[in-house]
Amino acid sequence: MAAEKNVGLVLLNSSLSPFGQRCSIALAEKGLPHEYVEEDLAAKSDLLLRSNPIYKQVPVLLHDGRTIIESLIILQYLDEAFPDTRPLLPTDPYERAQARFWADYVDKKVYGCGSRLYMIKGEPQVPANIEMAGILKTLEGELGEKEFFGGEHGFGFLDIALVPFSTWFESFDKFWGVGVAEVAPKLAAWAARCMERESVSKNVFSPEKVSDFIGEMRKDLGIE
Ligand SMILES: N[C@@H](CCC(=O)N[C@@H](CS)C(=O)NCC(=O)O)C(=O)O
Repeated sequence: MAAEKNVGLVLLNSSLSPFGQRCSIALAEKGLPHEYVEEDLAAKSDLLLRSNPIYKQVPVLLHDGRTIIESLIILQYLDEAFPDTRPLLPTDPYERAQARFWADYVDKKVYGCGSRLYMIKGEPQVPANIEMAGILKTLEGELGEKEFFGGEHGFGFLDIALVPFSTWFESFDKFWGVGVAEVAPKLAAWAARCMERESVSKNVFSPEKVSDFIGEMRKDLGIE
């Protein structure tokens, strides 16, 4: 994105990365202009390797040449470094702690179990399917009757943490028979509501593209 007003931000990303998508969504929600650099993860740039020598992963945010890594930390940094923009986290310390807890749950459980599901077929899939259904129901319980996880603050930190993974929902059904619309219909409706936001629809992959990617990956790994 060409910077209309240069605030010194550069995002190193891979558009396929759900973690990088979080950062793009947050930058869009905050209306922060930035330079976007698409990384080829099979041939990482010197800038990426220098910026994130510990993990060598995207996303990386550069702010005035300084490096911030880890998507959830980047989201919190943006709130603190740009206090005049739309906040992502609530202001109340207890609510902030809750949002952080659930975002960590997304990383540990949705990403953890989802990436395990990618690799398996047949018998071992059964417990993983049951686990994923439970994770989705738990998240639906946390959403309750709210429109967004951010509650009265609207679409916020936890919504951004989870929404890139909602594009995996169709694949949960297609590859593993975990029908999110049946298991957690309110969560499926939340995902559809999120997708109506330009910040989301412009920065996540379509469920079809995600499913094509998973299908290709499973073929390459000899799983399908
Ligand atoms: N916990 C990290 C996860 C980042 C991550 O897993 N990035 C992946 C892309 S989805 C990556 O860069 N993989 C390349 C590699 O590990 O070599 C975050 O939240 O930013």
